Amino acid sequence: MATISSSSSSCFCPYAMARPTRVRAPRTPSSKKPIPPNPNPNHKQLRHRNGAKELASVGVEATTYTRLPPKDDFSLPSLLEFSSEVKLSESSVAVEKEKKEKEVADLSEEEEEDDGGDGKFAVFEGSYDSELEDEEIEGVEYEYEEIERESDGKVVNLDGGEGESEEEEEEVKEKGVPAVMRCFDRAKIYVKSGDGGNGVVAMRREKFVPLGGPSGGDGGRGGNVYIEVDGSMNSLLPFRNSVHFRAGRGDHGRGQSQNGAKGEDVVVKVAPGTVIREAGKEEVLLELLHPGQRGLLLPGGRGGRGNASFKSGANKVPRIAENGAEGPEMWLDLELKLVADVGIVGAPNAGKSTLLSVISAAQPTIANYPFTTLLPNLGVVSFDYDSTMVVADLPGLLEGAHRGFGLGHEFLRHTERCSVLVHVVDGSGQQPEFEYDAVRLELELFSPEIAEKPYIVAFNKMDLPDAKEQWPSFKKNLQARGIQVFCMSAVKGEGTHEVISTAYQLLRRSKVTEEEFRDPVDLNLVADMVHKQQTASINEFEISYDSGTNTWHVVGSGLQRFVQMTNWRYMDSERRFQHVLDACGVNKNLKKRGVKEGDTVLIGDMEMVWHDSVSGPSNLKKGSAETTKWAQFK
Ligand SMILES: Nc1nc2c(ncn2[C@@H]2O[C@H](COP(=O)(O)OP(=O)(O)OP(=O)(O)O)[C@@H](O)[C@H]2O)c(=O)[nH]1
Ligand SMILES: [Mg+2]
Repeated sequence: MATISSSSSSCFCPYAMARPTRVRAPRTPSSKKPIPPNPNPNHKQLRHRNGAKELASVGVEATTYTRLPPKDDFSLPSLLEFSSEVKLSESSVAVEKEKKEKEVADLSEEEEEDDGGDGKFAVFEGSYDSELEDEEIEGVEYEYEEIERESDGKVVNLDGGEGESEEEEEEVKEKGVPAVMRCFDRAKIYVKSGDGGNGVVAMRREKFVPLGGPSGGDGGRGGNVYIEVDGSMNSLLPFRNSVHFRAGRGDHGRGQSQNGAKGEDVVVKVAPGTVIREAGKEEVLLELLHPGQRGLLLPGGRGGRGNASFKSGANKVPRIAENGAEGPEMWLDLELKLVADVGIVGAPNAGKSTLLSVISAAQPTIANYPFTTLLPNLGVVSFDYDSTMVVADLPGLLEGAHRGFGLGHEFLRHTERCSVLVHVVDGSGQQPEFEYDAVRLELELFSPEIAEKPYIVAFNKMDLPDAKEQWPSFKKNLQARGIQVFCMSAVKGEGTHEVISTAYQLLRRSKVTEEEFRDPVDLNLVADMVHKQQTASINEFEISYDSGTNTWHVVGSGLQRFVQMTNWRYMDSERRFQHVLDACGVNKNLKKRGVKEGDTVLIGDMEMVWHDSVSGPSNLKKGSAETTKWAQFK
């Protein structure tokens, strides 16, 4: 019989286990760059909180501070100004456009002149006003970021190199977002279910019980990892501090046929609306919507069997026990898309938070400067006992939000779950129609699905003379396009009820259609996948040959699990191992493929050397693989 044995002869076991060694990567010096002075002459920071407070006190002069040019003026120069606070001036749009072109021309001239630098164009995307705790803000690091400019529809990197992809650009931009905002609705966690406990070899020794036989108990099963929807959570911020979730390992078996205890389970609690993917992959594994939902994410590893379990008629005193199976592990990407019925969208400073504060008990921060709201706010609107709806006030949307400018991109995904949108427009702004079109375009560009959602438009700040003046033309224009439009003064609470009850009616209509198409969700999907892998047959494997190193790779999850569970400390493990390799056809297949004396064979972590011996391994003193009967490997 052909056998495989390890090259090492010093240890009892003839198989040398090649364990992957962990090499700690040398620490590289911190990659954080010191913040250089901003070379961009156009750079403007968002106004500081204190400054904003001053503005807020001028309550009556409410206006939209963010420039929103007409729809067809979506060229780069305007994107470069995404963070600037520009009050819409009296000058016409044409004059504005001319100015922008001039600025860009100046910029390119400066770049050409600036031969000392590396020609990169940097935009400072840092400072922001926040209602978050001070310690959070102190921890925020701002970075300079390189951006690309588009010329003639082609992406050009200003350092003269190849144009980077849009994905990379977005990735770079995300670095500038403070951690607390990044972590609000996204998290990456590590989950690992418990390893199974090891089985043991033990013999029953008792007075008056001669030849008591094997009594080694089985190891306990490893703890499971569950995922549960916690209705009291509305963000993924808790995962900033706890990233690793490991279930307990099962206890080892003991003598006197005592089995080990099961490992402790772990429950990962997430907010309603969390979507789970395997890290770095697109495919959605789970979507958890309703509080109380609970699913098994990763099942614990099976406990190894003790020698009592291997006892059979042919082998009454087996000296063998298994290791516990390793619990599966995974990195998961969590993404939260708030479960709100109605989403309030609009340009910054339009009065979205004011509307939410009037229609619900929510108390969002309201102030007269753009980006007061940095994280979405939720409020519950109740009409009577059984008619309520959840309304989300989202951060303001800027032109270019779908590409990551401003904050819009960060939170636009929260509108995906909303059934109805209320689009608030600042009626006192210079160009409410342009503002409306620009925000609408952002929604359409971000996702056509969002654009198709039913929506109404609320023309706000009707208590101001400018808004009153512009309302008739705005209404006429939108109604001509078939859009349902209302006017209101959120501050005074006038017209808000009409807006919100219309949204509720739209919601009821859309809910009926949604429920018809709802698929049943399998919350144990991941566990089922893992279980399928764990119970893969040992006969399913693939063999590949690397001629450079004379190495044969035998790959199959059943075989790999078998190797991992084999406990080489026990005498009979080796014989059983040879028996299983023979029985499942690995040896036969290797011979068929032309394995030669001295070739290396790799199965999982195990590295072995092939010997063409006919009589079996030389260190097997008694019995042989053919004569010993083994319990079937499951
Ligand atoms: N006069 C008047 N001012 C209003 C009205 N609604 C809101 N405002 C003011 O407009 C400013 C902005 O209001 P917010 O509710 O913070 O606006 P927002 O859309 O949530 O702004 P961001 O969170 O920055 O996107 C505040 O000073 C409000 O007092 C209104 O109906 N009339
Ligand atoms: Mg707000």
